Amino acid sequence: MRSAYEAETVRAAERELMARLPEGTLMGRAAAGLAAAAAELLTRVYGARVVLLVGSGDNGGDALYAGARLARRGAGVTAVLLAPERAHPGGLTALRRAGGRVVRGPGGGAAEIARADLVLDGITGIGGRGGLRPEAAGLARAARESGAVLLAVDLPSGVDADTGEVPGEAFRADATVTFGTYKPGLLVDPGREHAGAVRLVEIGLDLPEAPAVQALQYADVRALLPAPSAESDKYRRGVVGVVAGSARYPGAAVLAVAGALHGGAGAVRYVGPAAEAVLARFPETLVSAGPPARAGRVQSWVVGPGIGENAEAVAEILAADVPVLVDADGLRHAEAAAVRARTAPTVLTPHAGEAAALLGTGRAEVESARLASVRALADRFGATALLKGSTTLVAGPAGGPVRVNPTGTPWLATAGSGDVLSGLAGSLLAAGLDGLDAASVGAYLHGLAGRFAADGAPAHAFQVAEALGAAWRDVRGE
Ligand SMILES: NC(=O)C1=CN([C@@H]2O[C@H](COP(=O)(O)OP(=O)(O)OC[C@H]3O[C@@H](n4cnc5c(N)ncnc54)[C@H](O)[C@@H]3O)[C@@H](O)[C@H]2O)[C@@H](O)CC1
Ligand SMILES: Nc1ncnc2c1ncn2[C@@H]1O[C@H](COP(=O)(O)OP(=O)(O)O)[C@@H](O)[C@H]1O
Ligand SMILES: [K+]
Repeated sequence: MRSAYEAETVRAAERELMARLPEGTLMGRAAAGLAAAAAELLTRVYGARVVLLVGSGDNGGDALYAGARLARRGAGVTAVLLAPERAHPGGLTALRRAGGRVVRGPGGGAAEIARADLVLDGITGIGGRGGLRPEAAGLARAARESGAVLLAVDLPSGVDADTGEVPGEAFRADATVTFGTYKPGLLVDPGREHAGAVRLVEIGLDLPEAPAVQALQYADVRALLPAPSAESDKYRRGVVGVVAGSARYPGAAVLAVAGALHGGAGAVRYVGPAAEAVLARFPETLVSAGPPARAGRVQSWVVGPGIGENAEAVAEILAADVPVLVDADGLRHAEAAAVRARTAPTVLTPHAGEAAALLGTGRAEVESARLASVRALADRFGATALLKGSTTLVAGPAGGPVRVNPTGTPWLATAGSGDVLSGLAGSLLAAGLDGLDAASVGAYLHGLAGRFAADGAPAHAFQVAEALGAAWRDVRGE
């Protein structure tokens, strides 16, 4: 599991550690890791032109000490100071002693930035508030235009460490070296996009058990995937019921069933008006015309993709005492009170537009504050909320760490791919995973399948469903 902690937690851990270590030890560790990463990016340090953008805090200090190390190895290092009188004094002395140059920004430094091979962004780290101020924004822009490799120190300046929100201008890095732990802003968009490839440098922080945000990795997903055993039969593996599609949108039913068949349940029941289309593609589906209560036993329900105005189906399914996943059209008919009243798990899987409607806000507000939005949804509905989109997020009903999916690809933004995800995650619910695990494992496999299906070229939703088998095998290491 990759874990990310908020700035206040990092600071508390740092204080605790600093009390036990000689002064400057932590910054020394950070700078050593930073300089090593910079050297790797440069391939040849001797003679390389390095510019440090230095703000007024310890983030600038890290950049200065790392710059001193690079200067000692023969790089030509210039520090551009945004607030010369407040730049880290120890770092400045170290850089000067190592032969580095110092210019006063923001006016100075333009020529050096334009010629640089590498620019280190030490403007702000976890102490940054709001977007970059105009003088810092100008330097960040010059860095972007220079063609240099851009390396952010701890996190790209202008990105909110705790949320990934980017409230104004921000540094756009090719890579980020972060210290002690990941920060939520490095994993959640739009912050993640600004961070490039992230490397973690351990500095010895002792962090609490529960992070703010976590990302499943291969081993975590492998451990959570349902696997049939010798005693399994189709009912013990779980049966998932799918209520999807309509005369107008029969395809949504086919895609949701396609996802469900790949999710580990032993059987898929389909209830609705698109049975013919479903059977034509998947003869193994158990179909019935409805109502859902008469379809036979299921261990979970998926309701919503393409159902149009069928509010009764949603109400009926929310009244069932098994795990339920509500997606797409179904979300419009899901009353918060009805969801809250349920005792079995509920998973809601909106995209940003649907989440905005559920929260009574706008799509842009959800996109710019994804972490806050997914937490608010989970809280309001007392359910697991999966917010789709770039860096899909999953929040559980009881608070706790939010899961961020690391496998997504923008190629998944294709009509119907969400239907595949709903069937898949619903099937994982039927197989016995809890809401948070079913949703986050579903998103992980779905993202991998999207990558395999696309492989550098557009893929359509059915291909994503077909690639789910390869995603399972990949996770299982087969
Ligand atoms: N906390 C830790 O465990 C460690 C922290 N270290 C470094 O220390 C950093 C935190 O240092 P600080 O607390 O001094 O804070 P920062 O260096 O992140 O930033 C604080 C300074 O930036 C200015 N500032 C804030 N928002 C700004 C904006 N939008 N535009 C321009 N300037 C802005 C503030 O006036 C303040 O002086 C970390 O990100 C990391 O790089 C490391 O040295 C190692 C250990
Ligand atoms: N920019 C993006 N990056 C990564 N994944 C994305 C992006 N945009 C959308 N997706 C993914 O594509 C899928 C689209 O689902 P959805 O919006 O419900 O579409 P539909 O209703 O057509 O099926 C979701 O899994 C979502 O997370
Ligand atoms: K930074």
